[in-house]
Amino acid sequence: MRALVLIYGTICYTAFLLVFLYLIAFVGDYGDGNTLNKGPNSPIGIAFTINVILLFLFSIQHSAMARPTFKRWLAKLVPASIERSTYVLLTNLVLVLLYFQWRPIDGLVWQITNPAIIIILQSLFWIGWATVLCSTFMINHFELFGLRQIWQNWTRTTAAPPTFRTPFFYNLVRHPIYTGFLIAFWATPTMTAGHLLFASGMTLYIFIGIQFEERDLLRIFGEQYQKYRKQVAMVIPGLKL
Ligand SMILES: C[S@@+](CC[C@H](N)C(=O)[O-])C[C@H]1O[C@@H](n2cnc3c(N)ncnc32)[C@H](O)[C@@H]1O
Repeated sequence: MRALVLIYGTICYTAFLLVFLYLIAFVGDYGDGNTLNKGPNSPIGIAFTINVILLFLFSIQHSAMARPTFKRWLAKLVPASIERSTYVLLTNLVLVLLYFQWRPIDGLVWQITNPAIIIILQSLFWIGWATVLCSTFMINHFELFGLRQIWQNWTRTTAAPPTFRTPFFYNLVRHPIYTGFLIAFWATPTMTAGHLLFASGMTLYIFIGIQFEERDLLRIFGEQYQKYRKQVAMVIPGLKL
């Protein structure tokens, strides 16, 4: 059983790495596969409806499954050691569905032609993804993606209770992973209507998701988090936001 848990969690994590790499290509419009601007065509009304449903599905899965109530319910169905890996697996599946069902929507919102600005935006795009990845390591990459849990199950050790931490980027903003995503989603020299819908939907999800996440964080860390909220910006360093 412990070996199965280890294999299952490793598969979920490996799949996540591939899905994450594809997300970069999907948003950045790289490669020959489906991207925000390349994929099955549909009339604009249908395309809009399908895309909104896909964004909604992602938001519900990603946010609802992260709540303690859902986790407690899931823990009755699957061993606690694979609860996080299962979350990662379902996130992978919803994202794959989004990659293959997303409908491009033509129409340019902006197209930058100045080569210097293009380079700046492309650099920001990569800085955004690097921020996401680095922040996961600052907070706890292996726990976020379920690897710590399956390893503890394998070694029969127990998890220490969560501790409040503010390493590196977490001194600048409370949600650097989301800051990274926001940069990566918006920094583009060519903003199509489809890309705008994706970036807007994800931005809305992030700001709503933060409200739920902070409610949990306040419950877990109490006054410490309350004080942190007063001192450190949410996603933009130095701003209230
Ligand atoms: C997906 S991560 C997102 C973290 C943060 N929202 C961000 O954008 O960087 C969510 C996990 O990080 C944990 N977390 C967030 N901020 C934390 C902090 N300052 N100290 C310890 N754990 C934290 C939460 O408890 C949750 O398990």
